[in-house]
Amino acid sequence: MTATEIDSPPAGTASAPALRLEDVRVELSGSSGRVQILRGVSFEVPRGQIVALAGESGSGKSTAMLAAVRLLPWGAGVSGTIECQGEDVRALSSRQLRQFRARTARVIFQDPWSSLHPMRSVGSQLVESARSADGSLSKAAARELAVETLRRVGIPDPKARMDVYPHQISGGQLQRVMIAMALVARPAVLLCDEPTTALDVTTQAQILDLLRDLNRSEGITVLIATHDLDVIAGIADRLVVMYAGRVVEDGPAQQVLAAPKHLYTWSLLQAAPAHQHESRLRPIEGRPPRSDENLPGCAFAPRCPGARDECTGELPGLELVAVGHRSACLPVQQQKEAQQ
Ligand SMILES: Nc1ncnc2c1ncn2[C@@H]1O[C@H](COP(=O)(O)OP(=O)(O)OP(=O)(O)O)[C@@H](O)[C@H]1O
Repeated sequence: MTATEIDSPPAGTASAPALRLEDVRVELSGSSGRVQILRGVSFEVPRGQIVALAGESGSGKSTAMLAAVRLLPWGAGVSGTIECQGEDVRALSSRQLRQFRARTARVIFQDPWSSLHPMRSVGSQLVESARSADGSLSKAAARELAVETLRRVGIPDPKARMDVYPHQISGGQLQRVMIAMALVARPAVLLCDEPTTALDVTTQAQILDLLRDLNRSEGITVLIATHDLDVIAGIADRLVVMYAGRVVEDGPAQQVLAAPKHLYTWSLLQAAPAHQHESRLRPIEGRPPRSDENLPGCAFAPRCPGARDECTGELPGLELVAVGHRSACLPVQQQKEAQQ
């Protein structure tokens, strides 16, 4: 079975995934002209789950996330299907798109300054975020919701914190405020782009716990992009691994981490401190291909410890290798066929 043959409930039904990308291709203008950044990306984020989008820097995680909410730079060429909570995202009018971004899908970026205004108090920004999602909220009700949300994300003395300016609080607290900015809108889906990369290990763990908690208690669907597999090991339900603008493996997180079915995922795990079983980390040698390099076969083949001749000539499709687990690795697929 290939990616395109996976049966999904129709968009708009309650059981349709929170987010679905099907054969999404993105082209951007680079210094050497137009380059293909996403090369046919397909994956789903089931409702109420936490899905991690993993891969080295440059694999296309942020681009996939930005495409999902139509935040790509002007002039980007996009094709394929993008559905969120049953809505065809690519077909939304400007007005519908504003509403969609205000209340359905909220993005949390790594850099707090991309979402917070430095010259406005935390409280006024939270109130605005709440009211942009729900126009019927009075200022007083929005303020109450903002205080409650700050409390919810673990900000001490939230009433007093409403009046501070972003530069007056620490990095960890700022990240919590960013999450609060998204949460006051009561979104169905949270898209988090490397939300903890800039934080120390303890704060990182607290923020991830918070995301897990919000997911469990309020049923919020979470898509979290990270280059660090250790970060998501404890919280993700599913793991989607990207390399060079494509999904190379996709499956239940614990299953993928325990028994990866792509040699790229395996290599990433060898380089991840908490997952390698030997005393020495083995970083992946070489570098990912540039966006303007067009390799005919598997893009990981030049760096792959198990590559065969055919890996460089033939692009493997995503095939089911176990229940709910897909991989695009020829050696793994051939081994499976040999066992059948
Ligand atoms: N505006 C742009 N114009 C041209 N190329 C871009 C642009 N934005 C990103 N790219 C390129 O697209 C590729 C994918 O970038 P993207 O940021 O999506 O990857 P990523 O996996 O999120 O990496 P990171 O973890 O470093 O953010 C990279 O090679 C990057 O250089």
